[in-house]
Amino acid sequence: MPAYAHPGDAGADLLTTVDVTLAPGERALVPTGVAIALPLGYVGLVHPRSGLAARHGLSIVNTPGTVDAGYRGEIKVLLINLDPAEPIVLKRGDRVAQLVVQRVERARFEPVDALPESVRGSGGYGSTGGFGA
Ligand SMILES: O=c1ccn([C@H]2C[C@H](O)[C@@H](COP(=O)(O)OP(=O)(O)OP(=O)(O)O)O2)c(=O)[nH]1
Ligand SMILES: [Mg+2]
Repeated sequence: MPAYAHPGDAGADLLTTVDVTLAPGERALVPTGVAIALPLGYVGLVHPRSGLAARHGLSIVNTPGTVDAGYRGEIKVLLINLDPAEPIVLKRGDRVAQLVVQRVERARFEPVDALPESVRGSGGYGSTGGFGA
């Protein structure tokens, strides 16, 4: 079962049901053995775990993965080894990701001729500055 490690945790840890070894740069779609039925208006987001990321370079290709409320299949995690040199060895039962359940709005999209003005406008992609030059 997915489990919260502590009270107050946002993410419930997901376990791999298989042994898998990831070579540097390699990715694998890993089963978790979990299927859920979220109420409408909620989403499950599959996030990496920071400890595995920091220590081993383990991440998720499509982070955060989106689990739709209507999805009844098994939740899988698209793991990737971002370490340039070391393989990552995962065993069945290892906690490889975490599931964050959030409320989500459903938008209604409408074509318009113009958008309301804002302070930001169309600035993005570093328009407020960054570091260095
Ligand atoms: O990390 C993930 C991401 C997705 N899914 C499952 C649940 C989700 O509801 C479904 C579809 O995901 P998504 O919409 O991201 O994939 P897609 O490539 O758009 O596939 P589809 O055409 O089935 O929507 O796959 C997972 O199990 N793990
Ligand atoms: Mg989709």
